[in-house]
Amino acid sequence: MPYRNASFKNLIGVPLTLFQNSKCSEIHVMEAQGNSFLVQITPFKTLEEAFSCTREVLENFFSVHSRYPSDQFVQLIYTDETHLWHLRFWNRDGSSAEACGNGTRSATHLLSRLGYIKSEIEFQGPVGPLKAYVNSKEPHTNQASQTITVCQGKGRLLSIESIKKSFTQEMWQNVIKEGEHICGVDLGNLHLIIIGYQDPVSYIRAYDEAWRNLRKNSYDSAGVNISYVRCVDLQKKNPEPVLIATWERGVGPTLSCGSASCAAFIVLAEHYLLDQIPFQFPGGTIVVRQCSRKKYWHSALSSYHCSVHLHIS
Ligand SMILES: N[C@@H](CCC[C@H](N)C(=O)O)C(=O)O
Repeated sequence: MPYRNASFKNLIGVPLTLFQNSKCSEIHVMEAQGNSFLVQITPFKTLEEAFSCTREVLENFFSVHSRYPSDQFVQLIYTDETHLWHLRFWNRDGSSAEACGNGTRSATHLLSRLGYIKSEIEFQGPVGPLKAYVNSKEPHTNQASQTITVCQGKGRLLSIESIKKSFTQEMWQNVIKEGEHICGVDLGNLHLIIIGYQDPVSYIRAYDEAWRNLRKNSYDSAGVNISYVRCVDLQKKNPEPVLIATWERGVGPTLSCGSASCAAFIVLAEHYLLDQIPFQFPGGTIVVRQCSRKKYWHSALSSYHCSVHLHIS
């Protein structure tokens, strides 16, 4: 592994007989714009060994989750074989996610806090490389909070027809109302962006109710993350932050979503010449800008909460 000079100031030992077959001994609880993440760092010799993460391991994760409720489980895997950091994400319902912007920021912050990285990193994400860096020029180890920037990778606008296929007619009718602009975006994970004049939080709350009635409380969804963006005039000189709320695949209504903020930027950039946009989620602000052709960066704060020490027998 790369250099490490970590010392945990806030370490709290919670005895849990978990991950008996796993090499991990700690799970780190991180927070980003109201989203919470359980992050596990696991060193392995080979990639094959690393990706033999079984259902049993995930079930153990969900026992930690009952004590520290979280939106996603993030697995940070370092292998001697590749000398690279691999990132994998699981939603609260156990489904795996191809992208997770806030989780990537939390993972970057954790590695810098523990002294594994200096300021920049390129992860091997589920669908390709993910670049990230720590914004501050100050020393990074042991920092409880850090602003982190992540390149979410390439985004692609989808036709309504292709994203509509994911929904049944009944579900689609619950999503779309007259007079709203809708667009699909593929960022590794799928997003439906709705732009209209309603309050985004109320919209997502109503959508969630309708969805749960239709799907008997399941969050498996149509494989799509759904965000409602409040329409604003972005041509104004100093536009206000754009209000947004997201219903996350595998989670439900969420306090923020990094990949959704990039998806919303992509849709808005179709209509406006944009430099950057601050997106105001119920859990905090995420700033998005376009870095190069079809690649999007998002910046926001990540906070370390605590580490749960696991007993391995
Ligand atoms: N909160 C995440 C998105 C997580 C993945 C999503 N639920 C999915 O399954 O696609 C983010 O910050 O991007």
